[in-house]
Amino acid sequence: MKDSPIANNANSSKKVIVGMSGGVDSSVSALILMQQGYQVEGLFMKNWDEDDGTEYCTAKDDLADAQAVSDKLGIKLHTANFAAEYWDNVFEHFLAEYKAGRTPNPDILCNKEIKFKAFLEYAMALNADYIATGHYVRRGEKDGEPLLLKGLDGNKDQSYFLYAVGKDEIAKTLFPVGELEKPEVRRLAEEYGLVTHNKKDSTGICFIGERRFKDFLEQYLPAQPGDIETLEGDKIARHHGLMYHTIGQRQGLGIGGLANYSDDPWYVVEKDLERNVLIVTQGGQHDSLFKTHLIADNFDWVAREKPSFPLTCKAKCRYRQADQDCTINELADGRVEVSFVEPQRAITPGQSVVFYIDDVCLGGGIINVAFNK
Ligand SMILES: Nc1ncnc2c1ncn2[C@@H]1O[C@H](COP(=O)(O)OP(=O)(O)OP(=O)(O)O)[C@@H](O)[C@H]1O
Repeated sequence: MKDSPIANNANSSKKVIVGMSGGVDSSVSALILMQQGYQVEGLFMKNWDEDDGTEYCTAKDDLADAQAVSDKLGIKLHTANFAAEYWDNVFEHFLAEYKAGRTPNPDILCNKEIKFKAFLEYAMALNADYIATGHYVRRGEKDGEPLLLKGLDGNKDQSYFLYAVGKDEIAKTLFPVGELEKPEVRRLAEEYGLVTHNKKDSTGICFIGERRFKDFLEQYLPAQPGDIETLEGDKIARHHGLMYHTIGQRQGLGIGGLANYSDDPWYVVEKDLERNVLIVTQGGQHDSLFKTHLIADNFDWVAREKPSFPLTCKAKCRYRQADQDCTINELADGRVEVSFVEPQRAITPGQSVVFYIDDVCLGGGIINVAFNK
């Protein structure tokens, strides 16, 4: 085990504040920046105030881990609380989206509003030259403009979550682990004796953590039970609330063993908000789950100006999906229509569609509706 990182002096006049989550990726990010000679400090953010005293509350343990890593590396750890900003700019929107029957992705908004806004402003006020995070993405450059590139480790690439962060923020951020494969990150953490080396990757909504999601949501949005119908309109069961279900989802319908139907599993095809009805079908590859087109709005382009349309590129409709060939066209009302070469399974309103050309993440928008034509 090595004791301390060896610094060179090339970057020694530059101060970087690393977002330290108490996880292995941000721990190793701090280590690498020290090795690269930067003046490194850490910042642990607490963005969710409610301490419900349950097993879900892991922020204290995470802070302890971030502190242990900072002590080991000999860096100062700042702490900040952006709970008010998180509530106003991320969580309220998240609830509104659920209420409207969509399935939002709060981590995308959290990156835009908290990590690359509140945290960035905080760090700049501490006279930092850069911030750094443990995201698996890279920064590129074309014609003097910063680009957001996919992380080198194809299994870990997190550009999907960062598409709404603009080029000016990207220009002020370093992403040290984006250049590495995850196993190498864990190996480095172990080599330098960082306690986070074998900590499991975080899951759950950023800053709210790993709660039983249904119970959690129920605290904020009253459930509205309704019918579950087949595509043919037969009522076959009841649901507890449309918001607990996602297009393409298999489990949790509480149906099975129905007379007149086979034992094949049921999948959510559609949420009929007007009638508060969940529409389901049997078979995870049923035709009704596949759509060739979608319309999206609320666009964020990394370059902060929209590309010229029509644009032929690749897209992901969910994290971890392989890039899909598509063409983007602008509609008269400013929204865009995306046409896919291959039909896409379970396109989900509220989720983001994110566009790429090779490794470059162009930006993306929020899916309104999916259809065939
Ligand atoms: N509570 C926090 N305080 C400061 N920075 C944070 C915090 N949570 C996340 N971050 C920053 O955002 C990055 C990505 O967060 P994410 O939740 O996706 O973690 P991750 O990929 O599991 O990384 P890690 O292993 O560092 O937790 C982290 O690497 C870290 O730089």
